[in-house]
This record gives sequence, structure tokens and C-alpha cells, in this order.
Amino acid sequence: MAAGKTRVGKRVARVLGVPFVDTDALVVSGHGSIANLFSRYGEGHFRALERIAVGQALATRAVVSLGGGAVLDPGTRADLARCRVVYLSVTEQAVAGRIKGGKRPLLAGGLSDWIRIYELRRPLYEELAGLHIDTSNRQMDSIADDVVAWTQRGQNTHD
Ligand SMILES: Nc1ncnc2c1ncn2[C@@H]1O[C@H](COP(=O)(O)OP(=O)(O)OP(=O)(O)O)[C@@H](O)[C@H]1O
Ligand SMILES: O=C(O)C1=C[C@@H](O)[C@@H](O)[C@H](O)C1
Ligand SMILES: [Mg+2]
Repeated sequence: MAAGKTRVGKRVARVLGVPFVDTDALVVSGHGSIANLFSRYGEGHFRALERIAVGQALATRAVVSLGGGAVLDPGTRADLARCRVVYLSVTEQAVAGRIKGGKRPLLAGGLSDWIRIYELRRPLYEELAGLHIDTSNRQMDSIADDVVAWTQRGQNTHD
């Protein structure tokens, strides 16, 4: 969460000249705010809606930004195995300022929640990604340029 998937994804799509789809935004446009979905119906309901949105998004030719927990779904992981996946990470030091005052339901406890959730998911991100970029001390445009260059090289690298 707050690694920059949405902001960087938008820039990558603009440079590549392809559509941009954010799966959180798809869920919100169909069902209302994420905070409301979590509080009224629970995380499981949100994940089911998210899975549908991810399936729709990945069926198009687009730059797709996922929600941070989308990889928890086995169907999504299977879909991603057929895609070019970029893993944007951020250190706990750098993320503190990014999540302050946010409305993410899973971060009600702040940075300690972020750290716990990230440690649980990190192996999934590492397994699925063809490119890893630490966004902690970098400008979004420069990160987007690296992603674009990687997609244009057409090869998988881990760094
Ligand atoms: N490289 C960066 N440097 C500084 N701030 C950044 C950087 N990337 C993103 N941010 C800031 O961090 C916040 C979260 O960014 P963004 O919404 O793109 O993250 P995300 O990975 O999509 O999060 P989520 O998992 O909640 O969807 C925003 O306020 C954004 O401006
Ligand atoms: O990491 C997560 O589990 C989440 C990240 C956000 O993008 C949203 O999808 C939602 O707040 C849950
Ligand atoms: Mg996002």
C-alpha cells in the first residue's frame, strides 16, 4: 500500500499511449467507497468485488494498477503469471509520510499495520514480478521511465 502503483501506473500508461485501469477505482465506480465496503460488508466482500474488477482489467490491453491486496486471490495470481508484472516497493521509513491521514481500512493502526501486512505479502510480490523498483527515494516520473524502458526491452529482470 502506498508504493505508488496508481500514480506511477498512470504515468506509464500516458507515456506508452495505452489505456490506464486502476482496479480500486473500478470497484469504487461500481460499488462506492472502499472504506464503506469494508465497514458495511467486510473484507471478504471487497475481495470478491476486487477479483471481478481485476479479471475485467487484465482482459484488456492496458496498464493496470492493482490494489495492494489483490495478489491474495489465487485466480488473480494465475492471471498475473501471464502478464508483465512490476512490483513497486517502498521502505517503512519512506511510507510513513505517504499513509498519514489516509482512509485505507486495513491501516487503521497506522505504520505497524502497514509493516505487518507487507511482510506477509512480500513473497507473493517477489514471486509474481518481472521487475522490482524501490520507489522510496525516487521521483514518480523517473520510476515511470524505468518501467516504460523495461516494457520496451521485452525482458524480465529482477533488481
Ligand atoms: N515516488 C514517490 N515519492 C513520493 N511520494 C509518492 C511516490 N509515489 C507515490 N507517492 C505518494 O504516495 C501516496 C500513495 O500513492 P499511490 O496512491 O499511487 O499508491 P498505491 O500503491 O496505488 O496505493 P494503494 O495500495 O492504496 O492503491 C500518494 O500520496 C502519492 O502522491
Ligand atoms: O493492500 C490492501 O489490502 C488494500 C489496498 C488498497 O489499494 C485497496 O485495495 C484496499 O484499501 C485494500
Ligand atoms: Mg492505488
